[in-house]
Amino acid sequence: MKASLLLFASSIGRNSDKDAIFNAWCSEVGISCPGAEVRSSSESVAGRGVFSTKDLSIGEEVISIPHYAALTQYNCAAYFPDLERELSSVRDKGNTKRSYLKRIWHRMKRRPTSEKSNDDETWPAELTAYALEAIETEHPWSTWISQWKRDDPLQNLVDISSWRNDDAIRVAVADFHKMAPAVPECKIGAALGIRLHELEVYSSRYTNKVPTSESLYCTLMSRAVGLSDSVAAVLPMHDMINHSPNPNLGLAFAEDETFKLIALENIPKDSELFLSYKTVIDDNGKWDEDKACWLLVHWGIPSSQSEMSQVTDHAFYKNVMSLR
Ligand SMILES: C[S@@+](CC[C@H](N)C(=O)[O-])C[C@H]1O[C@@H](n2cnc3c(N)ncnc32)[C@H](O)[C@@H]1O
Repeated sequence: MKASLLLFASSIGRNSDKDAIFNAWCSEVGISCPGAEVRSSSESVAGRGVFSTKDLSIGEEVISIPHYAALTQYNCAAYFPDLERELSSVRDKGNTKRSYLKRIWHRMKRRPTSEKSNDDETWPAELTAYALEAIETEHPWSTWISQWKRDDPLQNLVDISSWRNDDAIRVAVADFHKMAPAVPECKIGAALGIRLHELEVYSSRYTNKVPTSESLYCTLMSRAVGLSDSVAAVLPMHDMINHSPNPNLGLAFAEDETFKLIALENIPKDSELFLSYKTVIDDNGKWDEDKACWLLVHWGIPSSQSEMSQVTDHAFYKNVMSLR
């Protein structure tokens, strides 16, 4: 008993060291957060999150992240030009194959072939390759990326390398269902199937051509934010903020090329700060099973109908707005 208490105490010590390193790193790279910090704490909904370090007022800018610190394909291409060349050759090969299929598809749909669609998304694989390269080359981002973590049935499935094993997949579906019993197992199975198919495509297209890791790919997906239809980013510090159906922060992109997290309400000191990753409410204000299923499988976050009673107008707040 004494030994396990000591072990627990020392792991808290180690985590707070890690938090201190990360908070100091943010300030070194120009991320400004005078009223917020990362904390590993049992008070956080996920064991680690971002907390206010002073009383914050509605409309206050809580965190400001310069554009150059964001992990985007655009920034990475400038920081890692050799890898960008390798990635673009994989991209070109993929496009040739797909453009043939795409031409048929567009002809069937009577759409112009130039119309963009989401199946062109390369960002998860490319950002994963850049994140691995950053660690390998000890780029300043490595301090941040080495702290990424995710703990849920999908990540466990991938990490124990059994994501192609039917029995392990069934266990993951059952584990997800235990987390959110209101979401039917068949829907969880379908959503997980889509994720695993993406992983299969990623693995076959990129392995042995550029740095790959199925584990990091999954973790990265749960930390990224969509900036437009086909552009996504992982933003340091923003990616440490947990989800709530009642967010107290909103993300904005300002004219000075910084991402800003703005307080949506007055927030007392030492409160956990939250964003809404995804609303689980449909257009009629009802809890939506399909959306809840995606929140569960994509981020490992459960939700239920009872959440509806807590939801404020903030839940409908657009994740990215432009500040004028
Ligand atoms: C963008 S990260 C947030 C930071 C993360 N807690 C960390 O320590 O790195 C997203 C992951 O955090 C966890 N998470 C976020 N919000 C959560 C919530 N409300 N309940 C449970 N887990 C949550 C999930 O594992 C999710 O995939």
